[in-house]
Amino acid sequence: MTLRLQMLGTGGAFAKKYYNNNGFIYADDFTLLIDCGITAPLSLHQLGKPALEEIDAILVTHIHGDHVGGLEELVFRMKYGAGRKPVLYIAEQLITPLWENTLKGGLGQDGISSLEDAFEVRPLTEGNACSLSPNLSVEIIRTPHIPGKASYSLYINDEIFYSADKVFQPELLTHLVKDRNCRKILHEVQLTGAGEVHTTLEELLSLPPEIRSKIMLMHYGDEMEDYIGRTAEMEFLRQHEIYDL
Ligand SMILES: Nc1ccn([C@@H]2O[C@@H]3COP(=O)(O)O[C@H]3[C@H]2O)c(=O)n1
Ligand SMILES: [Zn+2]
Ligand SMILES: [Zn+2]
Repeated sequence: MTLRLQMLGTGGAFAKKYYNNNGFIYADDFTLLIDCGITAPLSLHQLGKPALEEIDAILVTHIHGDHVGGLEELVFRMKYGAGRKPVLYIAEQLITPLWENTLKGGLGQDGISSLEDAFEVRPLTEGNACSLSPNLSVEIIRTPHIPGKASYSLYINDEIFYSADKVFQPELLTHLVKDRNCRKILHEVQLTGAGEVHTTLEELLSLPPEIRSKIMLMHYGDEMEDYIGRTAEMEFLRQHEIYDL
């Protein structure tokens, strides 16, 4: 079963040349949107996808504006436009903070007084792959990003790793490739500066070629074009392009 990937954006949090790092996974019968940042509605519009109904579910990896800042618009447009609630897959641990600390201020109003009033909430737990459709399963893996702030990477169909935002974990990548049949790694990259809360290009370049050759790079800064040809086997994902995974 081939999955397809289309990033709404491939930029880091403060990128201005690229939209927020959010994207579609297309299984033959199912469209999953991974994260929905501040720029997601504009990028959707540019893709000519006003029909939000095409989105079968949204999955949130963590609570940062470039990953959840577009949810309010999506909820209001679906509730007052299509008359339905989007399906939200989310780690159990993020349910309360997403509502109480992020969405409640804007979404809280007549008829919406909880996350469940805004979404069909489907809680995810670590170690349990969830079948979203016959050809799409997702397992969340808690990974380090901001100390004390829960963030999750994804393992899709037991063969594709989606980093979300995280610091470098060579042992996790090695484990997935050696022991869990991982054949594709969609990984964030910070091109300049020290990796405090992200993974640097230097760190990814320190991986062996058999792992680097599986990596496609995303969540990068505006300076990306200066790094073309300097990433060994690792290709930069381009936003809006459709990739067979
Ligand atoms: N200790 C931290 C925490 C945050 N940040 C920046 O804030 C951004 C939030 O969105 P992001 O995509 O996770 O990238 C984070 C860092 O750029 C950072 O640079 N250092
Ligand atoms: Zn981010
Ligand atoms: Zn983040």
